[in-house]
Amino acid sequence: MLKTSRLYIQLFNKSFKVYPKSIFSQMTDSNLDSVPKAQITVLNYDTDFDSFTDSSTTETVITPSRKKPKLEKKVSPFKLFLENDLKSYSYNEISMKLKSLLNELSEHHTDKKHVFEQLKNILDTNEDLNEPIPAGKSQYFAHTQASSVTEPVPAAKVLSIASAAKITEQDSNGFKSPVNVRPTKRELDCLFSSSPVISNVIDIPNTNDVSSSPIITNHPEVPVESGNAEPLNNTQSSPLKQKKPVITEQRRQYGTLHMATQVPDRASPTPKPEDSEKHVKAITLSKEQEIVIQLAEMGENIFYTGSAGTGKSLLLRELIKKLRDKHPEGTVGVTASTGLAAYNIGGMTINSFAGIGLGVGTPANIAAKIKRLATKKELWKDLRVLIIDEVSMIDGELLDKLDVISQIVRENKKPFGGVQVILCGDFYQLPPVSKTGRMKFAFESEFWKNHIKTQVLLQKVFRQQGDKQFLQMLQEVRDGKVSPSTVKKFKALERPLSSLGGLIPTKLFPTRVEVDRSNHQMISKLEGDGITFTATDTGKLADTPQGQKILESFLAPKSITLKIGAQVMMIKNIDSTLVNGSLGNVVGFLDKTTYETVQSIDSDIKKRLDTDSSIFSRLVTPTVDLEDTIFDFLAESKALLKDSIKNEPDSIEAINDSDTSFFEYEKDKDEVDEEIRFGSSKDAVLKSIESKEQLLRALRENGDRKVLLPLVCFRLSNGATRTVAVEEEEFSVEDEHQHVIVKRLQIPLMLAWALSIHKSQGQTLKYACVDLRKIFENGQAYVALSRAEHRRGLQVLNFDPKKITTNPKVIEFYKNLKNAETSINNYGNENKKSYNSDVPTQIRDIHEHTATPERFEKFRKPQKAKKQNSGGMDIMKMLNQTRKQNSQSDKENEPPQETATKKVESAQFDLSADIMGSDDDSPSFQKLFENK
Ligand SMILES: Nc1ncnc2c1ncn2[C@@H]1O[C@H](COP(=O)(O)OP(=O)(O)OP(=O)(O)O)[C@@H](O)[C@H]1O
Repeated sequence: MLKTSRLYIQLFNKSFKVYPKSIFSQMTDSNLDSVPKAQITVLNYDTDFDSFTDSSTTETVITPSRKKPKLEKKVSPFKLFLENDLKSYSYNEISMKLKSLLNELSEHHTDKKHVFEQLKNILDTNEDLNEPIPAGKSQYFAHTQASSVTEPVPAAKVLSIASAAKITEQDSNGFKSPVNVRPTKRELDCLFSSSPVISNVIDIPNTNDVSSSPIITNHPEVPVESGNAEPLNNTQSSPLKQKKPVITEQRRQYGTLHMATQVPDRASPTPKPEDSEKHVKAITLSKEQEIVIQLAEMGENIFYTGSAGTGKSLLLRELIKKLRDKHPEGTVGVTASTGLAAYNIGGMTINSFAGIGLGVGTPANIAAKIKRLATKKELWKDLRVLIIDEVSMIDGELLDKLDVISQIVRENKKPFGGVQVILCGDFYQLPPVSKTGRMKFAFESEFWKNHIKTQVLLQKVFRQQGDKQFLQMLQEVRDGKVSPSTVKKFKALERPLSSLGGLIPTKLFPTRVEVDRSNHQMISKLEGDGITFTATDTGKLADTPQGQKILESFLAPKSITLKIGAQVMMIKNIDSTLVNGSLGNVVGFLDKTTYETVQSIDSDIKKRLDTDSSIFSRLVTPTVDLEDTIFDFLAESKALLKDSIKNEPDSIEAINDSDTSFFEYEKDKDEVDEEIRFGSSKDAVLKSIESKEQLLRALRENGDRKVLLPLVCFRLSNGATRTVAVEEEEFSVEDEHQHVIVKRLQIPLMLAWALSIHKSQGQTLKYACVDLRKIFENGQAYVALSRAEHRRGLQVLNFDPKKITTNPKVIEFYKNLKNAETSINNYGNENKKSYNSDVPTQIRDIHEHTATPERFEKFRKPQKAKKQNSGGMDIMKMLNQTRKQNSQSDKENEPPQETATKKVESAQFDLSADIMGSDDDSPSFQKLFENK
């Protein structure tokens, strides 16, 4: 009986082959004796009738050959192979995945579209989405791209079906202007594994008609295979010599797996560093998304919204890139209302970015505090654009407060102190948290009413594209009116989801108590006692009831017990990539000294350690075995060498032939003739090995096993991984005089198998269980349910239509929103009333006191290029007007920026002189004339 937790589909232009990983991995192994002969069901394509016939024929998929396995060439032109065992219990799933694949293929192979359609029809039979997903099967597949040749596609072309689904998603949108985007917002499905995640490395084949296919790499969604062969780093086992054959085998496997786009099953497998560089996904922005970018680039304040999954965050990431290219470094502030939402766009919470703490106190007090902090003051002064994502959770009062704070700190009385504000979010989702019960939506704020004139409603939903009926169901939840038939469909989703290959669904709960309970249940299921980290609390109020209350509200718990495999979330901004909201798995516990030693070794190794946590895992206590560690390090070293000299075939051969002596290197260094074996890479070899020796020696000497740190493999927002030992951090609250009133020292981690619905806002989940029993907030059910992409991966507990509510103010507000096209057509008119809207972006820079000569230089160039028109006088008029406005606003400002104003004046003069000789017909200037 084949044990299967993962399936692979190999796709040729004329056939699919689906088989479990256990077979697939052996296909590329040179020893095929042990390969089970797969029993396959064949669907024959009959060219004469242009149709498929089901055949009960069984065939052998693999033909062993001396060197490399070869897939048997079949005479029949089109075949679908479904492995018998799989067909018996996971047809639905296979068919869903294959259909995505087929959609993609249809796009690329239009001549064969009818064939793929036929295949889809076949797959359509028997599909019942409400059927429970049976236990023991996986939603994960791998497949190859279509090949235009009849030869089997090499293993290197395998990629995960999860990736394929994304390609399909993108292809089927059919929008223009592809842009390269780093992998999109974190998808939590694979993180919620009881075993550490493994990453897929994908190599898209260079087939002729799919050459423009987007490349997706490093999808760590693939679950770790359970029950695999001995792990590479079995630190409990045998002496060096005994291990040699195992390692050799594993190295071969490693090579194979690398080819086959997998990382071997190790304690904490992660992509190789060079692979993580390739994580690029091509996404095509939709027309409405592009319009938002255009509008934002015009320099006006803007709010854009849309249902869950309309790509607001994806668009925001693209917009951030554009704005950062356009503006000087450090002048585009990227923020969101919550830590996780901020993490999704690589930013910070608005509170921590702005330096306003909890935002308590008058704007004047907060501004005074900011002004005392040189870095924050500088940040505010330099700011040109402020982006706030998930704005539905920002209280209107806070937005107004920020407006005033910005004016005070920047000493500029214009709205928001002259900063362009870009707001994004969906008010049908969660509202601001209100402790007083007097919550005000951001759109009810004075700032919004007076200064947010461009408002765009995105209409195309991407997230649930694969399940249109679900999309319809969600729309009803959004509106707060769920029909009886939809209620029935939601009730049907109560069926359990199985644990897939060690994966468990992400659980979403309305309350923190439920989240904590669920997480504790999960950790208790992991083996071992775990290590408990207890916080140290200090501060003048720490022992008072008031202080205790504050401490209880901290995300950092008083005590947290972690075990290897635990799912954790970072709750503090550590640096630019490791931020509040980063998710990861504990892969071990490491003493501080060892960690520091590892950190101090040369950069090449360090880089590797950052991305390959398996190296760390060999050092972690309590099972650290130095001899084995040495051995594994050397094995690793060799892999490293192979990489470094892969362009020298002779050397590779030499290394391949050198197993024995290489592995004995540690023992008998002098006997090794690196010169002969490694040629020009000798230095690299020595350096690498010396570093390892150095490290091991240091470990022996300095290891302090008493103070352990959790070693966590985090998945970054760009899809790469980063492994760090997490040290304790300070969490504190200060009074208005900046005196610490309570302080907690604790590791900045919390368990994260279950998430609160509040924290899930902004996420996409492939595999989730939503419990709605305790929902208490408008939009809460909508947020939770709309995280899922498809009903197939969603379990819904306690669905009660009476609890699905929407705030009437939101409904009212949305009535007036316009789609992108209308918004851009209305652009000039809408913005006449708003701040600076009668002055084009570039001109506006002139009367900003932050304007620099470089900025003017940038500005002047395009004007010079356009010489042939009239309108110079109009420009002069406008400049005079601008000057007037400027001096008036300078008078209003406290205190006026005297020198800056002078600089601006002279720059204006240069500019006007320049324009006098030229005339301009650029759109922004035209608009200016129109608007006058
Ligand atoms: N132009 C596009 N082409 C293909 N896929 C897209 C596009 N825009 C967004 N997506 C995909 O749609 C999904 C949802 O996107 P995103 O999370 O940005 O939506 P959102 O509007 O921010 O959702 P929410 O309001 O729930 O946070 C993601 O998987 C994203 O990759």
